[in-house]
Amino acid sequence: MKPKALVYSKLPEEVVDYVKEHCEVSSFDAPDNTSGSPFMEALKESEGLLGSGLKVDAAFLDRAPRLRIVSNVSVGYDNLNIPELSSRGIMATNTPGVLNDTVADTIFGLLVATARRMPELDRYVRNGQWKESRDQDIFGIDVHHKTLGIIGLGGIGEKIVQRARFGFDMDVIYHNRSRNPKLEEHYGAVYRTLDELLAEADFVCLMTPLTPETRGMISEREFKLMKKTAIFINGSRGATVDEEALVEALRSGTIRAAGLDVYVQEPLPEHHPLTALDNAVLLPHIGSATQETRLEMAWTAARNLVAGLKGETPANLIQA
Ligand SMILES: NC(=O)C1=CN([C@@H]2O[C@H](COP(=O)(O)OP(=O)(O)OC[C@H]3O[C@@H](n4cnc5c(N)ncnc54)[C@H](O)[C@@H]3O)[C@@H](O)[C@H]2O)C=CC1
Ligand SMILES: O=C(O)C(=O)CO
Repeated sequence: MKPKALVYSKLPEEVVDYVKEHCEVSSFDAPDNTSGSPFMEALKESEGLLGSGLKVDAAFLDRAPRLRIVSNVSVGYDNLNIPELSSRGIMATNTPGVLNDTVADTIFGLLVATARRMPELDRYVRNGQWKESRDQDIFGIDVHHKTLGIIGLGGIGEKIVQRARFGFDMDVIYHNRSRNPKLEEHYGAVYRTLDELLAEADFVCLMTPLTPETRGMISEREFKLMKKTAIFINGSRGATVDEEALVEALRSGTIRAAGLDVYVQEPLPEHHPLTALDNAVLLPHIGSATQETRLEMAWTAARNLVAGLKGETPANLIQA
């Protein structure tokens, strides 16, 4: 008999077909946690769970007594309570690596768009404000030959550094849990304490996972340590930043601007204070969202799920 798998996100048909070859699949475009919903009924019998973003904690797991593997279609796994899953002998997997270049492209695009004020200037053209001469009120700042400070130099961070160093001739400083001599040598990246990095960087880019240590790690104190001309880029998770402190820093000119892909609450509420600020460039959490990369992520996650359900060790098993 095939194991039962619950797919709770919209995934490409060919990937769902592959899972169906190996599992009996219940498929939903989005999870519905209300008691008695078809999703919760299917969960009772499911041995595998495949999708992205669903909060999997003790209360949820109490309602999934047969679960053996949770396969995230994402590299971040802050939605999963890993110690709780491990204590119940349930495997968890993610999709590292396959999205590194795509996310780095997004983050670098966001950085350039923020420095050169591209979304604001797009509005300027559309609103008919482009007259004979363009005065310096609309000038941005250079990216090339500036200093990029990256916090969290992992798989994605390295690809951002590659673009900064070799594409834009930037100096790179970084802060990480541990030093990376290979990357230091290859990219000339120089290690800094967090406070040193914040004080020195022209662009501060946050690329850590969301963990108890990184939650709220950039707050009022950290914004005040940054240069007044600094641009802050967040591609990690919204909750790594104190959003109220960020809004205040942008309003008061404590920093120059911010480019954001992630928020404490997603989707970002319509009238969130950030939406009123011209010096904030806002993307809807699309770091990895290209057709090619999302397909690759779905395949990776599906293979992890199937391997786990077959009793094999999945390629991307998350260690507790
Ligand atoms: N905006 C988006 O669409 C996307 C966002 N992400 C986010 O980016 C995160 C990073 O992804 P990867 O680079 O693949 O992960 P990774 O695990 O390869 O790299 C993360 C780096 O952060 C470092 N780190 C962890 N805690 C730290 C701390 N307290 N201080 C300093 N450094 C710390 C780690 O040592 C590691 O080098 C994901 O966990 C996810 O939250 C990932 C993909 C897309
Ligand atoms: O993979 C992740 O962690 C994302 O945020 C979406 O790609």
